[in-house]
Amino acid sequence: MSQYSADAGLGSRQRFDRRFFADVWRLAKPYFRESEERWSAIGLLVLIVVATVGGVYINLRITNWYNTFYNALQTYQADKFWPLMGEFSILAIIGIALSVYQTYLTQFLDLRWRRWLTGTFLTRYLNARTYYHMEVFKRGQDNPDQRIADDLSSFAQYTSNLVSGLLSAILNLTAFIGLLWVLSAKVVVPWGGAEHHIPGFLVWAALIYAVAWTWVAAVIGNPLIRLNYHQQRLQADFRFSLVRLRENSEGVALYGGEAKERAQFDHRFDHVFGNYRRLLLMQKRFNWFTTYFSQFAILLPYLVAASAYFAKAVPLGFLMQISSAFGNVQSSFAYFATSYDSFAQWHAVSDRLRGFLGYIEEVEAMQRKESHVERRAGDVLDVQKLTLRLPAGGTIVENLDLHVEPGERLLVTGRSGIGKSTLLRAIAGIWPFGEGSIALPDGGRSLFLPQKPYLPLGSLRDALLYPNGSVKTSDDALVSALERVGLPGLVPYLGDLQPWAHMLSLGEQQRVAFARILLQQPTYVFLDEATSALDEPTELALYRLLDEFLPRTAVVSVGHRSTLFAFHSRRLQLLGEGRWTDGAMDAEPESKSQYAT
Ligand SMILES: Nc1ncnc2c1ncn2[C@@H]1O[C@H](COP(=O)(O)OP(=O)(O)OP(=O)(O)O)[C@@H](O)[C@H]1O
Repeated sequence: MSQYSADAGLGSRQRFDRRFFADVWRLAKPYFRESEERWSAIGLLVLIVVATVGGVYINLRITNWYNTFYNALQTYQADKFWPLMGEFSILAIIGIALSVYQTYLTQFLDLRWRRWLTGTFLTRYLNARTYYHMEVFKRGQDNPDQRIADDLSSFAQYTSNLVSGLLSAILNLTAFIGLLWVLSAKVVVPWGGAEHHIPGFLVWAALIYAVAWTWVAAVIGNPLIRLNYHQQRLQADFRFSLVRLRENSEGVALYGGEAKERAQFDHRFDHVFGNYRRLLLMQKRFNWFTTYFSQFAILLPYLVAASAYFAKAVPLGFLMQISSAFGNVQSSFAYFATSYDSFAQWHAVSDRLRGFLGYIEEVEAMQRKESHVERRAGDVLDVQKLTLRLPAGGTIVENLDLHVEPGERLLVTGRSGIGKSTLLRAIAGIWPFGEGSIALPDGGRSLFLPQKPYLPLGSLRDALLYPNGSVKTSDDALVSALERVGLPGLVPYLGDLQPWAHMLSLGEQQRVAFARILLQQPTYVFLDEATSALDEPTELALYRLLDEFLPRTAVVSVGHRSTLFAFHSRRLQLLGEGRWTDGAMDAEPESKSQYAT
């Protein structure tokens, strides 16, 4: 059962409800409670709290300074002017230093928290091939890359900013509420021709005002959560379409598909623009109200205290002090309303992460539910009673028994789309739909080469050693591998960082992948049409390299070409509807399935 809602933000209510805070707490807690950085994180938090408390204390001192300063001005006490100027300067210098450090330490904490969150999310994303199964199960979560690259950073920033803002608000409130309560005693409320004393009148006024403001902000600002959520998604969709063009630039250029691509970009950008426009309009509406509320709040204390001042019951300094204390209490009460815009963005970002985590959990649950293929430890490939299915139904193989010794050469054949690659996926442990058991040497002793080789970002050296090659492999070994697969021309570029997947032809990429076999010397190698882009003599030459240098390596190939037959001594033929035959290459096929005729 998923702890997070996979469609949070879309299907769920966009409210600051208990479910939301519970999910955010689950997201935030592990860093401060369980991570190896927790003590340094808590240390930073303590420093931030100290800086915040110091800032509030300075604020309180400045409010009292107002009282003394304006009273001195009103009573023309020139001798107090310079000492008061000096006092203010010192308070301002300390206040500025505390504020700068509070901001810096908060940002530093954000950065470290983001690093930890990114590492944790990447682990879950890569673990048990969840990234791959997200695509296979096709439940369509948009842009996982953006959630990891951007949303985690925003989450750390918004959370720490909002929490530190809340802390300041609470401390401010604590510091000023008593002062405002005391000051309220000197304010009378004219009502029905008489003057009334209401205990803590200004505190109540600030509270009622802030509640009204918060209510209006929540009602008007609520759509901001949904619009921010969509804005992040649409922005990521647009960026993804541009990245796809870059990845497939040659295909698009050869097809001359620029107009179609442009239409696609325009279409996606229209969505970005339209949503952003709605967001701007909503923000404008929101700003109308919040600006009115915040401006009127400045007048409120003067309005209530003016009659006492003009009646000369209180001095000017009192009026200034009351306005400062009222402003502090009122803005603390109204913290949620004044920061609603940031809260809305925080909600949207958190929803994207809750949704992502919920989806990861769903995929993990599906992996457990769908896959009943037992993985056994072993030194040889041994498949027992393996049945593989397609997600939409349909059986690829049924009750397959397959035992391949090191040094054997097995060719898997069958018509296109029958499930040959899927069988290799299952042996590799990435196809989740099926049951049975598979033993395969692990720890880099098995290497799978797909039809389209994957070349990682980095140098040609990195590409040759991907994924299990030793970093200590000598240049001589790399050079000799390149020469053996017929790529001596690439030797001078071994250390170059180039987009190799774009620069090399498909056949050259397949040869680079083949060189990996020579360098990494696995016990089992699986070639899924891994030489399909090569001419037949080159293909033959590469297969001969395996005989010459890796005679003890078992080779399991998938391919359609008859030239491959000569190299393999055994053949597994997939016949459809779960049927299969296994025998010597030249023997008459014999169906082993219970459905065989
Ligand atoms: N991720 C997936 N989700 C759903 N169906 C899939 C997925 N991957 C493969 N299939 C389906 O599984 C079936 C077998 O695909 P597979 O790639 O194993 O065939 P193949 O025999 O290797 O084909 P070819 O010889 O053309 O490469 C196909 O019908 C394909 O559409």
